[in-house]
Amino acid sequence: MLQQHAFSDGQQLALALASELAATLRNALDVQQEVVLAVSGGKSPVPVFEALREVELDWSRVIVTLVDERWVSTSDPASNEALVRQHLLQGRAAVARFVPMFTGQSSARQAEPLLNATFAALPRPFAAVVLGMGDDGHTASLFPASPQLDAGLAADAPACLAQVGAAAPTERMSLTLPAILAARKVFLQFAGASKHAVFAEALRGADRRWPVSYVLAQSATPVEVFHAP
Ligand SMILES: O=C1O[C@H](COP(=O)(O)O)[C@@H](O)[C@H](O)[C@H]1O
Repeated sequence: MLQQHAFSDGQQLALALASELAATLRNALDVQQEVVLAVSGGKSPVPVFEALREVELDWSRVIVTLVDERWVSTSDPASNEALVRQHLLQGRAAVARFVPMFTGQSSARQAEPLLNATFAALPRPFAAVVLGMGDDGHTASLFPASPQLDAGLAADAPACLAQVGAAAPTERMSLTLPAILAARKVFLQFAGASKHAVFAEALRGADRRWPVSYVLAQSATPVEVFHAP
């Protein structure tokens, strides 16, 4: 089931998505002792994080993790972990437990076994996975040109696989398609004309040129799309 929510600006989108995420987390907390929220990095999620971190819910039972990570230390401005620590794990959300993707190992590929063991121990299903989308149709770090894309889309893929990004830092770790779709609900957020054009293409059906299309072209997991011009 795919639902679209259109907003006239990014701030309205952020408030609505934060409110929907809060409701989704509260519903999951009613039936699970601990719940997982997996979020994206990049720039788009910042206003959502800043709204979400102030909502009232039992954050002590929320585990926050990442949908993908650039393989850089947290002191690097490109680090998705640093972004989440700075903008989401603050205020009421400061008591949430954070599970990072960056392990400090010298390559993402080398970190796969450790990270997959860590992710196997997380409570399932994840309450919510919040995706972004690039102008090239990538989502999480599932990039069209990544040599590991097919492995990341495979139904039997482990939760986390190293991938290759389109721009520096190219070395990435990503949740795979089956791990994304194992969530109770998937949210996709984007804004801007070029992303709207990619989204329109991706809605036509699963296509390797737009990895996000694999999230849209399935009906097993509910997907809610939040977009602004
Ligand atoms: O590199 C990444 O890019 C995408 C899109 O970022 P945005 O700032 O254009 O929304 C993001 O979803 C992903 O987590 C990130 O690693």
